[in-house]
Amino acid sequence: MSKSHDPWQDAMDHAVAVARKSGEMIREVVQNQDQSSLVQTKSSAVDLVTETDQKVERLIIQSVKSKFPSHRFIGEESVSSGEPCILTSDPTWIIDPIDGTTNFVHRYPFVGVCIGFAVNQQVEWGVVYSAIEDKMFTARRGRGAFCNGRPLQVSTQTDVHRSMVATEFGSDRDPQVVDKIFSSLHKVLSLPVHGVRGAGSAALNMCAVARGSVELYYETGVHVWDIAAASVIVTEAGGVLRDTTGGALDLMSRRIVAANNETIATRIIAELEVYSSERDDRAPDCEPE
Ligand SMILES: O=P(O)(O)O[C@H]1[C@H](O)[C@@H](O)[C@H](O)[C@@H](O)[C@@H]1O
Ligand SMILES: [Mg+2]
Repeated sequence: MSKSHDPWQDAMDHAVAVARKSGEMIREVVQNQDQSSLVQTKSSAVDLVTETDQKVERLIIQSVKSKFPSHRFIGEESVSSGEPCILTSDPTWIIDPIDGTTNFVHRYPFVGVCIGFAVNQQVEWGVVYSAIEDKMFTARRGRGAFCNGRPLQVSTQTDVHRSMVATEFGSDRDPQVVDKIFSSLHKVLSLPVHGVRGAGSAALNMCAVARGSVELYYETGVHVWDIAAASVIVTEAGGVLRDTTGGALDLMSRRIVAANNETIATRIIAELEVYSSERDDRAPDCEPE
């Protein structure tokens, strides 16, 4: 069969297939109730990683390397093992094998297999597979956003007092960071808004914005692999992306606001404490002099 004239579509089709296969692996582990084995920690005692995260990421990367040998990767567990986290202009797969690892360990049913694809440092398409719900969220830049093939559209709500907001408590337990998280949460809740929710997965919170059930999601401390795939799902569903400072989203900054429109985004951003975590693309720690 001749190669399609649209190589990025071939890559996206492969991503959907391998995300679905990864989801089957995740469901099997959850159903066998052995996902709590081999739980390790990373940046903090509550930043978890399991053998399944690592197996899923290896499955995805090895399958891509065989079909697209010249492409690059940014994978959560590869970076955690020392791979660089640098987005060049080359075609790059940005992978979070299990977004919501803590949910996975606790059998809380919101885990997303996230595969984003960037060319010239712009996300071309994104796939987020909510494995336990069996919901495949997809979007291709300029061609719309879908869930299991049905078009997605953000909420039309412009009144912040009638909005639902999502955020997360993250995995940083530094008392000063916890204070900033609760300061923002206090201001947002007191607007008031209808409610605050958190799926336990940045990507699934963003998909909730895309499908119109949440008006805005914000968080500081996320990583590029948490948000890259879902970023194009939000914008192709008609949503907007911002930094918590109000500026343009910077995928490596570890700060994000995903909203249904500029009105809601501006109103909530005015309430947020702006603080920073180390950038994802920071230079590796220099050896001591
Ligand atoms: O589950 P992972 O891939 O580690 O990502 C989550 C992160 O661990 C949490 O700290 C964040 O609050 C979530 O938004 C991420 O989805
Ligand atoms: Mg993640």
